[in-house]
Amino acid sequence: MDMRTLMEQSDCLVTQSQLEAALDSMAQQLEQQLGDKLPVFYCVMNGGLITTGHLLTRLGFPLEVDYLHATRYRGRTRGGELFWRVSPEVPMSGRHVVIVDDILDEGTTLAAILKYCHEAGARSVSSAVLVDKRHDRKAVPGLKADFCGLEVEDRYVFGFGMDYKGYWRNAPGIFAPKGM
Ligand SMILES: O=P(O)(O)OC[C@H]1O[C@H](OP(=O)(O)OP(=O)(O)O)[C@H](O)[C@@H]1O
Ligand SMILES: Nc1nc2[nH]cnc2c(=O)[nH]1
Repeated sequence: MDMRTLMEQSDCLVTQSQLEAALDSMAQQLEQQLGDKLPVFYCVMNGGLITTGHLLTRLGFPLEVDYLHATRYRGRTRGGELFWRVSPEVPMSGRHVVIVDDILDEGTTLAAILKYCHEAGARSVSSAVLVDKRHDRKAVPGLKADFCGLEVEDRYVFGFGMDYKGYWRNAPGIFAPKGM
C-alpha cells in the first residue's frame, strides 16, 4: 500500500501533546532517581531515537549518552530472532545504566538487553520506554519498564520512532493502521 494512503487510513492512538506530557513525567521520575548518579543512557536504535532525543533535553543533570542496535522486527510487523547490529561502546561496568526504547511489546528485546547489561557489570540497570503494549504475551510474564510513558492497545503501531515497513518513524504521534 502507498505510504500516504496508509497514514490517511490509520487511527491516531496518542497525540503529540499526550506524548509530550508523558515524556515530562518520565523525565521528572528519572531526575528524582538518577539525578545524582552520573548515569549513562543507551538509546536502542532505531526506534528509541526520537524518545531518547525528547527525553534527554528534559533532563537537567549530568549524564553520558551512547547507543546500541538490537532488532527483531527488521521492517516487518512480526518479531523474529534478536539480531545485534551494534554493541554499545561506553563500558557499562560499574555504571548506572539506563536503556531507552520506544516500545515494550513482547519484551524479548528488552529482556535480552537487560541481561547483556547485567553481564557487562553495570552497577544498576533501569529501563525507560515511551509505550508499553497491553497484552499477555510478554516474554517474561509481568515484565515492566522502570520508567514508562503510556500504555497502548494491542495493535501494530507506528510513529514517534516506530516504523511501518521502514516508514513513518517521523510521524508526530502514535498511529495504528485500521484493521491491524
Ligand atoms: O518487545 P519486543 O516485541 O521485543 O519489541 C520491541 C522492539 O521492537 C522494535 O525494534 P525493531 O526490532 O523493530 O527494530 P528497530 O528499532 O530498528 O525498528 C522496538 O524499537 C523495540 O526495540
Ligand atoms: N513499529 C513497531 N515496532 C514494534 N516492535 C514491537 N512492536 C512494535 C509495534 O507495534 N510497532
